Amino acid sequence: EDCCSAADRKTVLRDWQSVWSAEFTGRRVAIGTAIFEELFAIDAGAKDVFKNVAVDKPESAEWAAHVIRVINGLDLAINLLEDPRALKEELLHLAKQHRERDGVKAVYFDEIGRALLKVLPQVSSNFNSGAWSRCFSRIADVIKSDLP
Ligand code: HEM
Repeated sequence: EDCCSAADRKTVLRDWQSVWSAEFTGRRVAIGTAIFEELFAIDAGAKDVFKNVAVDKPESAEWAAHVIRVINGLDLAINLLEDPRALKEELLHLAKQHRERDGVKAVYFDEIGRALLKVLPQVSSNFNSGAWSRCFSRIADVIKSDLP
């Protein structure tokens, strides 16, 4: 009866999740880094706003942590697409966070939209660019609405 007790199951589940979340995190950093590299290729000026998060040290844990925050923010928004009220709350929160940062311009969101469209089809099979673009616009339009 001692085998695979409730406590064991809890531990196993936790360990199992950590295996995959570690894997997932690596993928998030890699894909997120590629998206930012693409953004900076489109508009090198966008780099300036990320000085506080070690944009000039793309191998650093600090830059990786920033990339993860952005990808997680996007992930949350995408997962809220079916819940418009909660989505609006999340997007207003993101809008405020970006308004508070000096130098962030609305056009950067159009540019990261182009970067996403370049990278995501390379890492996802049968990526539907039309559907993506329409939903990304719905997300980005709110975040950038009060930006210069
Ligand atoms: C849909 C795309 C984007 C999402 C979901 C997103 C999300 C986020 C999130 C969640 C944070 C962390 C906020 C915090 O903890 O304070 C953040 C920070 C930031 N974002 Fe974005 N972001 C996006 C696009 C952009 C773009 C295009 C720019 C400008 C080129 C930008 C500029 C910044 C800056 C400057 C920070 C603060 C970095 C720091 O901590 O110093 N973001 N973003």
